Amino acid sequence: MPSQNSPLTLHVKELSRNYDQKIVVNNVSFELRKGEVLGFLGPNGAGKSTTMRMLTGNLAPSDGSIQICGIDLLENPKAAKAKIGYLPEIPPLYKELTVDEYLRFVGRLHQMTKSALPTAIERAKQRCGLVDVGNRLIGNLSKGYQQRVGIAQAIVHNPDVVILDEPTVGLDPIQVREIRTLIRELGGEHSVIISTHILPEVESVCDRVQIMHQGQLVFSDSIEALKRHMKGNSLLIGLRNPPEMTTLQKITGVSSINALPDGQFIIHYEADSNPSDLLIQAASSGGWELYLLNPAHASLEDIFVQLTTVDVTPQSRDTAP
Ligand SMILES: Nc1ncnc2c1ncn2[C@@H]1O[C@H](COP(=O)(O)OP(=O)(O)OP(=O)(O)O)[C@@H](O)[C@H]1O
Repeated sequence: MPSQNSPLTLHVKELSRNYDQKIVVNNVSFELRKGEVLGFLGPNGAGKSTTMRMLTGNLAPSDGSIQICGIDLLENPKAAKAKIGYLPEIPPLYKELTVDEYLRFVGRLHQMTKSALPTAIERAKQRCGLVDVGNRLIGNLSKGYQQRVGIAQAIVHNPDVVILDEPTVGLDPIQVREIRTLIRELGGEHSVIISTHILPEVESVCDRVQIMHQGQLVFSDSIEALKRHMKGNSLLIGLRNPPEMTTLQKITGVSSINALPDGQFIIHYEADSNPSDLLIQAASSGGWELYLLNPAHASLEDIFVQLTTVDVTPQSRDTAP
């Protein structure tokens, strides 16, 4: 797990995207540090692919800014894009080329010099377990190996940030395990964002998770924080008239808080210091109008469903894909 002192590789600030009148990504801000693997979750149509396409410079934002290793993607797209590797949902493979030919082609697209290419290709193949199939036609490889080629093309130019959109979809369980191990290894050197629907994948691969719903980020925290939810050292509370987060944080026993829509909060607490009684007292004396207080004994799936079934928009709108 990278520390807070690891360099920042991605800084996304107040990013939004509209299609006609419809806001599909709404004021999203987050950061990524070197070595970190970030899982990007959300139901269909939440806005994950749209966000990823903006991060990779394939779609212009309606608002907001994106900095890759301190370079502004909108002001200096060429330099910023050189620091990103992208595996889209449908890998852009040329099946009639061999693995080596294809990686050479992709390297040239990334403006790599002829002299730098052989070492870079060898390195990408080594990292992705492709050393023995360099001369094979991509079309003749198994789906798992084709996915490795997809990842190799995303890292051949040694980018700082690697973005993988649903990298294990359609693979068999053994291939899934291999690709997850590979992603974990990539995280040591690069920063990685993976978009996925598969909740156990997030647990096994990611350091941090972000959940998107109706274009907004509704959860952003470490896997440890997620696991705390699952262990149950957490309370779900609802307040009609909530105070500042700092006031909640001062209550004895509270270790951290996630704010949810509708005045709801997940309150994490240290083992053996359940702050329920203190919360009830504080809510009563502070006029916070407590309407919900439940232990959060949730599975990852429960948490996901809880966060992505509330309407987070001021007025309901069509989010059908
Ligand atoms: N080119 C477009 N024109 C209009 N609406 C679009 C366009 N592309 C995406 N959308 C809409 O934007 C919303 C977000 O889509 P997006 O593909 O980003 O979601 P997602 O979270 O990646 O979903 P999935 O998991 O199904 O890939 C959806 O409601 C979709 O219909």
